[in-house]
Amino acid sequence: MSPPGQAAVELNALVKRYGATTAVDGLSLRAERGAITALLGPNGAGKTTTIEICEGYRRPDGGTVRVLGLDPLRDARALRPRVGVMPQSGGVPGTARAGEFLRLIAAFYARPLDPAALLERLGLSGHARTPFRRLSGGQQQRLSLAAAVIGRPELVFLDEPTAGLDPQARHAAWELVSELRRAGVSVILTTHHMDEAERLADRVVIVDRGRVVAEGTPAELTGAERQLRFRARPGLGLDELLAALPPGSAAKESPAGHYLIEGEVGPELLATVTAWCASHGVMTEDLRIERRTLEDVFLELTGRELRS
Ligand SMILES: Nc1ncnc2c1ncn2[C@@H]1O[C@H](COP(=O)(O)OP(=O)(O)OP(=O)(O)O)[C@@H](O)[C@H]1O
Repeated sequence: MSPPGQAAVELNALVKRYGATTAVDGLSLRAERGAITALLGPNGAGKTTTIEICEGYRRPDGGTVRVLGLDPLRDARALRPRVGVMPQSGGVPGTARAGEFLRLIAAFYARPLDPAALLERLGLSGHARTPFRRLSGGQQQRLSLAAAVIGRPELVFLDEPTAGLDPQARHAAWELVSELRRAGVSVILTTHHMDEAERLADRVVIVDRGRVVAEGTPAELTGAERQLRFRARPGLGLDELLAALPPGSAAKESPAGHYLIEGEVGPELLATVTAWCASHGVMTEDLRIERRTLEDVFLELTGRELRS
């Protein structure tokens, strides 16, 4: 085990360039041991490059990297048995049969999980003899997830672990990841699904254009603030509604007919909005009060949508 207080991953001012493209641009983060840390960001934000540097697959152009206190390039041999990796591309040879492949990987480790039980767990036992390239995209994903965890690693890197999975397989993968955490494993995952980050991660690091733009627990990032949303006929006079709301409130219509009210969303504001609608003959639909989502946070910070 790593000495107490040592991070699972510590990156300081990390830089990686591909020719004229700066994929990682001074990124710093600390991922605690025993926690699930999600790197959340849109396509091209630099998540995969960052994680590949941590895995020792890429050499950074600047900054420092510590994985379980070690250097992923210099100490690759020492790290290999302690770290599990699920690359975005699968990382399994096309002709390898699922069951044989898992047994082979298991043989590298001192205390592996049972390959057959893991296949069963991930709904793959019917495909134990199927070559990797003949598996569906979702099955391939699940097999690479199995390969990443079979050695009972201390730390697992999962790059887009649920990309392309159907809802049922996605939940099975989430359950497996949560179980890893319960077993004390540190997990670093990348995702551009904010629901995945919100649901799984102890700490979310929002990455955009190779930099960290915000980090915290999902609750810290989304804040305690509530917002009120409703649908109604397009073109309501929002200035007039705003004048009736408590100071510091904001109201906008986007897209047409979809309204968002932000501010001190409490009983008073709710009563004001519904009274204003009643006095203007406005029937609302889908009126709801909700917390901000990570998607809202990302939009506020960058002016762009997460799935752009
Ligand atoms: N091998 C490479 N050669 C040149 N450019 C690359 C290479 N790998 C990544 N890039 C570029 O670096 C930037 C960051 O890519 P990266 O794959 O790290 O982002 P990402 O956040 O993981 O995105 P995605 O979710 O699409 O995988 C992008 O502009 C990408 O086009």
